[in-house]
Amino acid sequence: MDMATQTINKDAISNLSFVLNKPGDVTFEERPKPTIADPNDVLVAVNYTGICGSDVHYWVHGAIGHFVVKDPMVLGHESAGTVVEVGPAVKSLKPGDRVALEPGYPCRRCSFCRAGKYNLCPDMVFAATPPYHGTLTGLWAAPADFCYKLPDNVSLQEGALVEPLAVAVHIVKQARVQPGQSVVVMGAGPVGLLCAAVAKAYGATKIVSVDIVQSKLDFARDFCSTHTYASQRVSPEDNAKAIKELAELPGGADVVIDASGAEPSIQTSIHVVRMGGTYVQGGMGKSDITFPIMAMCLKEVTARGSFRYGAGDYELAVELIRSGRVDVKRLITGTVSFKQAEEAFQKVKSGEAIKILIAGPNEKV
Ligand SMILES: NC(=O)c1ccc[n+]([C@@H]2O[C@H](COP(=O)([O-])OP(=O)(O)OC[C@H]3O[C@@H](n4cnc5c(N)ncnc54)[C@H](O)[C@@H]3O)[C@@H](O)[C@H]2O)c1
Ligand SMILES: OC[C@H](O)C(O)[C@@H](O)CO
Repeated sequence: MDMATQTINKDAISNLSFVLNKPGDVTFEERPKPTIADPNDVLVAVNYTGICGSDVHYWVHGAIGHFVVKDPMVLGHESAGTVVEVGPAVKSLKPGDRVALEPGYPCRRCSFCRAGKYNLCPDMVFAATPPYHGTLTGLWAAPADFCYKLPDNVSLQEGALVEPLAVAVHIVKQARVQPGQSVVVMGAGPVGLLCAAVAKAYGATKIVSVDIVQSKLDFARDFCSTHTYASQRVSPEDNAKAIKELAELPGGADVVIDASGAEPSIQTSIHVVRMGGTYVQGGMGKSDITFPIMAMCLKEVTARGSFRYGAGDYELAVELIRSGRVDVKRLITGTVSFKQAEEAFQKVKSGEAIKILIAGPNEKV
């Protein structure tokens, strides 16, 4: 039974947390319970958390780029939970409400925040990005306006998928996808699959998923893509030529999204996009790569980056789930108990699962 259907006694809630001490070394720790520090904050009992590639990366390597885990850090940032307490200024939520948690809190004062691009805030406090703790814990304190009430027909499990869906929403917004356009998505992991689904919701009529793993492409075809292509060990130009032939896009695709972070896939992207088309980098792989800059110049490609999510992205992600336009349930391979968190990380690392959810420490599976 979801906790939402029970009366929640905050004092009875465990704050057991899944802590990364150093690469490969994780422990369960009963940590001090957070409290409401600001009148606009709420306290949420975490019900479900998905595992992101970045969590696995920290677990294996202890760092992503310049973010280095120096002190023990609680992992996880893709969560949904149930409100147990609200601060005196909170009007939008009440105890018992089920919410998707947006896990990054900007300063609200810098020029980026004031321009509505709060994902670029240099003082962002983002869950499970060192030095900040994540949401694989019992209780989470957050500003109420970063907690999104789930509609009645959206489960808490689906709520945990709002985060990666918001990443995809932001990428597709950056790509300015229009009805009737063709979109090639490089990578058919959770982010690539969700980009394909959001592009479809935006009206794209030809959606090509590209990956190196056939089973992922089979899933993508069944999920929403109109075409799939298994990338070959040939030059990026030859892979691009084959994609264009397969999808009957002789001039190239209107939009190409990289959701793999892989160098060959990024190179192929520039060769597969049409003259004057748009390319968006969503994948995060190597910091520096060889990039076909001349092709980009000659084609007048519009290239954009995409980082996390900003104004309106979470709301749209929730709405895409509520309206049935993106069926995130299909991405959930399974749910494990909190104590099985490390096994779940292992399964994601080995590629056995698309999305595994870890139940909160107070949740029965
Ligand atoms: N921009 C952001 O804010 C943001 C947020 C979350 C995740 N990400 C990044 O997005 C990417 C996708 O995330 P995910 O969770 O789906 O990861 P994932 O690892 O599950 O998916 C990546 C996919 O790319 C495929 N791939 C690898 N090499 C390829 C190649 N040469 N051609 C085509 N496909 C190839 C892999 O087989 C895999 O299916 C990751 O790089 C992740 O770090 C970015
Ligand atoms: O979905 C959000 C991403 O996983 C994070 O930005 C992470 O990749 C870096 O902190």
